[in-house]
Amino acid sequence: MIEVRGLTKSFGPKQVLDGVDLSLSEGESLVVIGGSGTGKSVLLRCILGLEAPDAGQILWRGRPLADQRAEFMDGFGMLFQNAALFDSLPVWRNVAFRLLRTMPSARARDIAVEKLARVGLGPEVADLYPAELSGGMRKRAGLARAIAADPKVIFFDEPTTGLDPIRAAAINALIRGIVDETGASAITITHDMTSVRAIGDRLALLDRGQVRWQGPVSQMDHAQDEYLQDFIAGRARPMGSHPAG
Ligand SMILES: Nc1ncnc2c1ncn2[C@@H]1O[C@H](COP(=O)(O)OP(=O)(O)OP(=O)(O)O)[C@@H](O)[C@H]1O
Repeated sequence: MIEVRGLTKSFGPKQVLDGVDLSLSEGESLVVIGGSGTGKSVLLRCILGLEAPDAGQILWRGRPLADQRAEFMDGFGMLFQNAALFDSLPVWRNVAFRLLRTMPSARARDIAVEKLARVGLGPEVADLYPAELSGGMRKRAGLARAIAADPKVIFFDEPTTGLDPIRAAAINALIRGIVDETGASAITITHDMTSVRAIGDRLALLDRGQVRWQGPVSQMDHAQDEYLQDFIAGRARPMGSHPAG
């Protein structure tokens, strides 16, 4: 449903994306990993239209995404890194942020409370402010906001960053459950290999501006790619001897 072909993007002399080819099928959960600064966020920003690519194509349902931007955004949800909640709004208004533009606030609040329940937060959380929530609760609230408008495509940007392993596992399980039950297509950016296994159907490894390896998560352990295996094992090599740049 989303196809990225030959995407390139430079900032000044720095070539960040150098011909990225990726596809996301309907109902699929794709996880993108890669070293820090390899362009994962730039890739997402290009898909979202926040960054203009230098070359390449981004297609949605076979046609340029840029020509269908409004329709795409209507069916899109995102969990931002650090949840990115508005501190001045109570949790339910954060969750219902988009809904409030199109429906009465009582109805939007009901949906917010329902989505909060889906992510394991009780109705008492609805009137709290983000500053009153723990890190794990903030992620859950961010997740409730991402799914508030029943999106068909969801992006998860570093969903477990800053969480302890138990809370991270809970968020991973929630994400997988939501993707399965809604049939949404998902792209997750992460450094967390536990998330890759818990969330992903397919994995893409970015390296030096290109997709270095992609395949089913179930096959990654047997892949013949040293850098991917280092990533999976969390293994460093002496400076200069790494197969990646
Ligand atoms: N607006 C910008 N102007 C200039 N350089 C940029 C801009 N946005 C990103 N970059 C550069 O592009 C490179 C890739 O950044 P990006 O944030 O996509 O990396 P990442 O893979 O998401 O990294 P991390 O895993 O650390 O979040 C970095 O070197 C960054 O400095």
